[in-house]
Amino acid sequence: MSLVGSGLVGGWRRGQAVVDQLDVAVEPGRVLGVAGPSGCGKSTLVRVLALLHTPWRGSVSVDGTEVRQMRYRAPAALRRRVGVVFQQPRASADPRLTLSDLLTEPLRAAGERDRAVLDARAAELCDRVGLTAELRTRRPHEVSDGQLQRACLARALAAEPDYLLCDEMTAMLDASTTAALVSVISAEVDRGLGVLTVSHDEPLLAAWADEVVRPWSG
Ligand SMILES: Nc1ncnc2c1ncn2[C@@H]1O[C@H](COP(=O)(O)OP(=O)(O)OP(=O)(O)O)[C@@H](O)[C@H]1O
Repeated sequence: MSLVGSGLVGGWRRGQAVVDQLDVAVEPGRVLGVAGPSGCGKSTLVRVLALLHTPWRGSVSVDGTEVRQMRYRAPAALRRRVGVVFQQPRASADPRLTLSDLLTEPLRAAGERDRAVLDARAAELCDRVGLTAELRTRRPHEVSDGQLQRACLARALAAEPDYLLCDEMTAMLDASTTAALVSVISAEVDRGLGVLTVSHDEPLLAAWADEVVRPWSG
């Protein structure tokens, strides 16, 4: 059981691979740290593992099932098993949605329409990530970056994924919000969530990750 990328090669411009023959395995109940210099391809690797970007070569498999088509063609059941939190919450949050609607987006995408069910789930997710009730009806421009990132984490956890990919999730947050988000995720890891976290923050990786890999060094 794991989210595995094997022999991954990919990038954005023909002939310029930024992910070049990488093997990576995200295992249940463990935190894998990925470090590397700016621009080397860490976010690209995350996008491939999140089934959002098609690699040129190699494969991604989720618990032994190889994902043959990526992006909107990837099977929804597999996509739901991999959550992602991006660096910039404002770039990944629809400004028209309330936080409650934002974090239940994956449930609505999966067909849930019952308002009472969605509201109850939003309340439960907000509690889990430390968002107070009055924030649920606010829109992204009415909350802080830290509060919005908490909502984005809640959205990533909404479909109860087996794997969570964090792409510089805490880069723009203060130390206390970083600690709070890491603590929320650590509780999920204790319940079996497998995490891959990309970060420039070496002390954070040293403290949080079970193992740190540096695929772009040497
Ligand atoms: N959507 C895109 N279109 C074209 N090129 C891209 C795109 N995203 C990334 N790139 C290019 O791919 C290379 C790797 O970028 P990527 O964002 O994966 O690196 P990174 O290691 O995450 O960087 P950073 O640490 O600065 O966030 C860079 O040269 C970047 O300019």
